[in-house]
Amino acid sequence: MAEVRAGVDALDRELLALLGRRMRFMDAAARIMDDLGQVRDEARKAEVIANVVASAAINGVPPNLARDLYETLVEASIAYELRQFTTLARGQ
Ligand SMILES: C=C(O[C@@H]1C=C(C(=O)O)C=C[C@H]1O)C(=O)O
Repeated sequence: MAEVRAGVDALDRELLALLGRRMRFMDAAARIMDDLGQVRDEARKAEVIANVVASAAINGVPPNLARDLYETLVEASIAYELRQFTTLARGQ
């Protein structure tokens, strides 16, 4: 069991490294956007979620898990991007 858990912990570190890379794209998006109203894009959100649901099936991940995770992730990313945009707009 210890070996399995060590594998899970190592994999979680990799996932977090990838998640950090994803967040850097949110930083880039916040820099590129011209106004706050552009941050939330529901059509793009739907596309991202459809993409991961399709990938989930190929990778042995329950599609509902992928959907729920990405619903949370994209909403958190939008909130993060809004904060970053506001900070940049204030010149900080
Ligand atoms: C990064 C973007 O901004 C938001 C963040 C998204 C994401 O986390 O994938 C998707 C839609 C956007 O509302 C984008 O528009 O692509």
